[in-house]
Amino acid sequence: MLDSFEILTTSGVVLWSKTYVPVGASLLNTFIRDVFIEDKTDRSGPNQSYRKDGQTFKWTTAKDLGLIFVAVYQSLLHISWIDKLLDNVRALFTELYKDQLSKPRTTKIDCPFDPYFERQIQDLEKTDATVAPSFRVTAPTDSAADLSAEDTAPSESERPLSRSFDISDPSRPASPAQHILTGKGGPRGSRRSRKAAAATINGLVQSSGDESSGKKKQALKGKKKRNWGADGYEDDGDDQQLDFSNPQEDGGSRANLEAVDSASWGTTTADGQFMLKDIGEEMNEILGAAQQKNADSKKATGVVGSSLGTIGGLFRNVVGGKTLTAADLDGPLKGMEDHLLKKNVAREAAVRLCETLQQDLVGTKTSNFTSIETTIRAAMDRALRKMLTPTTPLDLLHEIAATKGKRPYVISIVGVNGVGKSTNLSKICFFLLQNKLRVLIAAGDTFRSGAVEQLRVHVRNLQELTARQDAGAVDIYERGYGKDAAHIARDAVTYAASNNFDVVLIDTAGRRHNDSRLMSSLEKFAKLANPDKILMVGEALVGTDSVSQARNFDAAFGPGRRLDGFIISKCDTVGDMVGTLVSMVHATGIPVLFLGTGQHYNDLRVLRPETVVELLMRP
Ligand SMILES: Nc1nc2c(ncn2[C@@H]2O[C@H](COP(=O)(O)OP(=O)(O)OP(=O)(O)O)[C@@H](O)[C@H]2O)c(=O)[nH]1
Repeated sequence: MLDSFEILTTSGVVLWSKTYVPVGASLLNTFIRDVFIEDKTDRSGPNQSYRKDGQTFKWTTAKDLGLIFVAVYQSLLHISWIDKLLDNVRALFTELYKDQLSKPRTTKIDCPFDPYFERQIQDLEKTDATVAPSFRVTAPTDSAADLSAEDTAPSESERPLSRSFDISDPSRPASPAQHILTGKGGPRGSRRSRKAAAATINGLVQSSGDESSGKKKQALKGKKKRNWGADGYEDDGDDQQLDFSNPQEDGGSRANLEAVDSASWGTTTADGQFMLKDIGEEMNEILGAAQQKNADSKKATGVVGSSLGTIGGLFRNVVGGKTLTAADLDGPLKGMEDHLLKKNVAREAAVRLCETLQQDLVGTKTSNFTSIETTIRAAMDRALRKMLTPTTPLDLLHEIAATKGKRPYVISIVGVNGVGKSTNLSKICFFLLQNKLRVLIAAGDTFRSGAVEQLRVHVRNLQELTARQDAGAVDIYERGYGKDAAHIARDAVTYAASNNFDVVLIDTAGRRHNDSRLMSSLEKFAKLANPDKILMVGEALVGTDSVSQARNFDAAFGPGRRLDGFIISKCDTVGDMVGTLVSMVHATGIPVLFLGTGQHYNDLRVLRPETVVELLMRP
């Protein structure tokens, strides 16, 4: 089915490839030139596609390592698991060879990767029939990655089953191909987004943070003359008519919307509240399967087993009725510490957790027939559960209900660049819409080019997705680029109050947590917008940086104001290595409110401490 799979560096070196049917070298070169050098396609989503001469190229990237993963197959075929293959291969390859890959300018990898890859193909082919489509959060730009008219028309088998509309007349169905060919992809917003995405993929720019002045100029180009307030920020008054989601400006991209089965991500209570599912069983399945595959692949190539194997060995010796000494615990606790590190828990958190355990356990007696292993596991289990369970219950819907009718409830989303702020903000909005709330999304990222358009697309998708449901309503508050985000946020709240919105969701610009200039503006933001909740998005795969990210954001809002919760995004990409959330909670004592589990609007869950602990303790 697949013609070939290539793993290349962003500088064009092929690190590994698998060829089933040779793909002409010139075709590959054309793909690389068009997509990565001349930037002729949309690359804003995770796994993008490009078609040429009857072949489809689908790819994804590992931005931090400068890698591109490309699957090539006949355009006539519809391979439903291709995205999954790309994601799994990226996860496996980057994990297995991370040491080699993290060396600068890696051009050669010692990687017996074939068995892993073959195993993935086999597994995915087997599960093919069981994969059900759901609603995908679309890239915020032109949906056309393809270049030529004949290539853009999807084959019959690929055409989405769901509806899609011509922007100019929402009542008239139009095929995605027609949408592309009529050039509804507005030039300005989409082009900007493409540029931003291109820069990131090439590893040139980490999105907004420290943008070059040229890029800023591009973002600000065409703006009218601005007035500056006494505080040095722009003050453009309140007299401007807001342009709510002008479809011509943002690339006009429409999602191929498929209705979301609400049972897939939550339940409606007797009093009509829509409650999110927790990550319980379902997450277990997702993560368990990923982990199982990982383990199978390791077995297949003889790669050594898990860290808990080592712990197990150390633990098994002592059984029952023993008063524990520090010496008894040293070895097993070291094993536990290593295990937590392998699950992506930051060293600081792993060490502290084990130290606390040691203090608690020295001098206690193991129960009859209970090994030190069981004793330590039970103690760690309890410690983690306690840590992950919020001290005060966090019921967002309840809090919103308390302010409803009096004032809008304000939630702002912060975090470093590219972690999934806008995506998860949109997912939260979708959740609030299920609860029939009126939501105003404030486009507070006035810095990264394309950010406003990205939100517009999300808003339009959400409007369309909920149009035929008994749901709430959503609109956008935007004031373009270059303006002070704190003022925009404050004005959005005022606007929401006078227009009966129940909730304001404020997007903010991504910023490095150690960029003191950008971080310092958060204090003013918190003061002016005065959010009820400030939520920080952290990536599940961020690793050791998570602790300083969490601490720096927590400290950025000025005296007496802290973060209120975390959203841990991309949980679907880490298997059972869910340690990041433990590190973030451990460093700050701030609870996790939501988990992002994919790239669909319904991929939002609440955290269930038991499940996380189970995943962490799993060998
Ligand atoms: N697999 C997966 N991908 C996600 C998840 N959440 C977000 N993403 C992807 O992460 C990428 C970045 O998401 P954005 O929402 O644009 O991130 P952002 O933080 O707003 O980005 P900046 O505005 O550049 O700082 C997109 O490709 C999203 O589809 C998730 O839970 N799982």
